[in-house]
Amino acid sequence: MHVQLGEISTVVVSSAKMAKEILVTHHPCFANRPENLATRIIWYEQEDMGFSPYREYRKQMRKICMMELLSIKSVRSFRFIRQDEISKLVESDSVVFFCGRLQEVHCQMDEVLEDMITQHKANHEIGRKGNAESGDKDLIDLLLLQQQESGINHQIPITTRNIKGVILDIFTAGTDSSSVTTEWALSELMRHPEIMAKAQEEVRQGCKGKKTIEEVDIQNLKYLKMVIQETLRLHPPLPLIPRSSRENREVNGHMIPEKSRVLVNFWAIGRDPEYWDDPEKFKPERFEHKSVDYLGTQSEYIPFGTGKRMCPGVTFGLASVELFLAHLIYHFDWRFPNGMKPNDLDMDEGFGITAGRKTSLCLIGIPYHAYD
Ligand code: HEM
Repeated sequence: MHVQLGEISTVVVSSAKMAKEILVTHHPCFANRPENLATRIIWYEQEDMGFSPYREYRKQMRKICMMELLSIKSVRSFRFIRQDEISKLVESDSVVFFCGRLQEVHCQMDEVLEDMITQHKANHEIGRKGNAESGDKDLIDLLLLQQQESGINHQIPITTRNIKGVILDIFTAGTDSSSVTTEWALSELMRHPEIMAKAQEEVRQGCKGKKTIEEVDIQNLKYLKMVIQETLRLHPPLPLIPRSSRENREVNGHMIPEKSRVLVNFWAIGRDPEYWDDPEKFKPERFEHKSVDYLGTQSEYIPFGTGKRMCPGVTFGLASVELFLAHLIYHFDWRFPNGMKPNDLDMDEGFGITAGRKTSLCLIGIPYHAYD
């Protein structure tokens, strides 16, 4: 589908076959991200990783992120932080909100990032002067280390703006997508009490007697994983995968001009009756005999995108959602307030970078002491 949005030629791709053409066959022609005011102001003139144009700097930064920050080994090494944060969450109420004008938001975030970097540099200095270094390295330590090695290991120097951009990528792309997915999964479980009962039974039996669920316990929770797979099919947090064309390109007989905005509509692909039986129904069992590798090899299932620009945070994202959801249904029985029924729950998406719920999910959590 072609839509002319003012001066911007926009192509929306809503079939698995065409998605493969755009994201794989004709990569790298469609490897750029669309530019706009928000990406320029907030993401340091796109000097980050997620929005930077497809050129040498981006390849280098992605390689560093994949090897040093988001590799299976790094994701595992941060498991204590995840568990600690989730334990704090199940013990407290928390509300997070974000608003405001672009420049104002940018300045506030920049100040926070600058403070974090200065603090880390000061800690390195103390470490160098002979005092003991405290604990393991976190994401900022790893990025600063890569910066020090610029010129030795990397062709393109890594600037402090690049580091800030990448931290911002990880905060924004990494936190919202995971929390949105967890919220949709809990919403679907509330709409389907029989599925909630099955998932809860699996978690409570599998982790019986434990005060805290650990990531190793998650490996055996097959049904929970299917619930998440089905949630990502029906409610991908990034329903429109944004790309932009770097040159004129003919794809399946259609000429797509240079600098067109190309949106791969995974929301529609995930509901395409050509691939999905009873597509609108939330049915985790459909994944019982369908192997999912999340690498985009089946173009009808690409919640993390595919090709060279696919999400580098798959392992991190899944680890967070699995642990978070498992804790929520292990430690609490959930009820609707005010006599609400499962079918009364509004399942519309709201407007935003990620497609979260239009209305907040308000539930009553009744603590369940599975470990007494
Ligand atoms: C449920 C969780 C998540 C989902 C569903 C998700 C989905 C996606 C999708 C669809 C894309 C676009 C891919 C493409 O253009 O082909 C993307 C890009 C990206 N994601 Fe994720 N993501 C998740 C979690 C994370 C996490 C935890 C991180 C980092 C810690 C992360 C970092 C990024 C970055 C940096 C990009 C841009 C990559 C690039 O342009 O090279 N994501 N994600």
